[in-house]
Amino acid sequence: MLAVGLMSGTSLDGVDAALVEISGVDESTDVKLRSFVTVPMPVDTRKRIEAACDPERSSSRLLCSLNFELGQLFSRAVEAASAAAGVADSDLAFVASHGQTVWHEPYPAEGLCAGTLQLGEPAVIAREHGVCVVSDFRKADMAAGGQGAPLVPFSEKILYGDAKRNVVLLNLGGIGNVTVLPHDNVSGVFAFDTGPGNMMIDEACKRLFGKPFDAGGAIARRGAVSEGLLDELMGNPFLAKEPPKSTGREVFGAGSMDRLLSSNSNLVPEDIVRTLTEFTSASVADACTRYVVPRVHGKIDRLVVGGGGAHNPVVLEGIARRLPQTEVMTQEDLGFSSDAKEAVAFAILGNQTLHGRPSNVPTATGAAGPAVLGNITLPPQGWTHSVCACVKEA
Ligand SMILES: Nc1ncnc2c1ncn2[C@@H]1O[C@H](COP(=O)(O)OP(=O)(O)OP(=O)(O)O)[C@@H](O)[C@H]1O
Ligand SMILES: CC(=O)N[C@H]1[C@@H]2OC[C@@H](O2)[C@@H](O)[C@@H]1O[C@H](C)C(=O)O
Repeated sequence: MLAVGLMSGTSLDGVDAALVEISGVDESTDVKLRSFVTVPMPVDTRKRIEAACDPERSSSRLLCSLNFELGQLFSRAVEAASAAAGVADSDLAFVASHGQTVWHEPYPAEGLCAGTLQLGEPAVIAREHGVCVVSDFRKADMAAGGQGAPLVPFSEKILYGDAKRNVVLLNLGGIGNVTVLPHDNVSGVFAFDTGPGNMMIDEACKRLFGKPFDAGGAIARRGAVSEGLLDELMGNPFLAKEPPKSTGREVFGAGSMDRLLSSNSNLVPEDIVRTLTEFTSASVADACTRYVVPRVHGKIDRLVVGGGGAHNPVVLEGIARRLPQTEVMTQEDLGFSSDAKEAVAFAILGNQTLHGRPSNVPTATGAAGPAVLGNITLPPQGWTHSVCACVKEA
């Protein structure tokens, strides 16, 4: 089957679309990347998402409108991935769309329920491309008492499990998250968020240099680490929480930067970016040493970095320096794509759902048990041949 996986992450830089050829299910899933595109996030849309994520500025009206606006943007991303692979809508079996997270609260404040909200109306994608859409993957896991995140581990277990090595997969998007694949126990996969990935670096670059991110770590290279600020950042209570745990913009977003910049006005801008870059490396290494090493009963043999942060060598060097026994490499070193990883993962999750099979990893999310993830939106013409084929197989 041909399918498109869509991911729009916490960085708000663009919508990733991976067109894949996929067959099989569960451990026998086979997936090949046919095309990968990132449709840039329009500046105004990004501003509306930021407003939607801010309790002071958000409104039901904004959320409602943004849901359909993002549905259209995701539709364009499907179009771009299909065009890049030379595939017609009629050849697509399904689209698996993560949506844009606007709020994710696994540890609710007093009087509130745990919940998660992703926008990007699947009915718009289903209508525009005449294709079945699987979306809203996180909720079934939360309904089972899980954190609704991370969900990528299922795909990682399938694609990267290694009987000889303890492998850790690190994704550096807005947030950093790891999946641990112990060599002797593939079912003992666990995963958790480590803290910020690029989120704080990006925010500092935007405010101090008017740039969306620190390309190649060039700004960090010119700066020096402020040990005082680094110590303070490493004192964040999230880092001391036992996994499973997940976090987001609510903890490491713009609010935290307001406080950080006002209390560190003595530092030059390059030093701030360098210290935040070091914070990403140090929080990843600390999470590995504190929570991973004891559970794999030995060293981490290999740490494979993916996500946009894999393009920042200063982050990678900081991790490698702190984990001298570990081979630190990128997805590209293994012949995969750092950028396409999450979009491909959602195509794999969508395939599971259409086969009626679960795809959360309860040891990663903390859910009470396996859950089939996502909602299915049928296209205007109803059941299509390829969706029927999956259901029949199931
Ligand atoms: N050449 C580069 N040099 C340094 N950093 C880069 C480069 N290219 C991308 N990045 C970083 O990667 C980020 C985008 O990463 P990615 O697309 O993996 O995030 P995301 O999917 O939005 O996030 P998440 O995984 O948290 O949902 C950019 O905002 C930037 O910080
Ligand atoms: C709620 C939400 O959107 N979480 C994202 C975010 O970005 C990274 C990290 O925080 C991870 O928990 C998750 O995404 C990936 C795709 C996941 O679920 O595995």
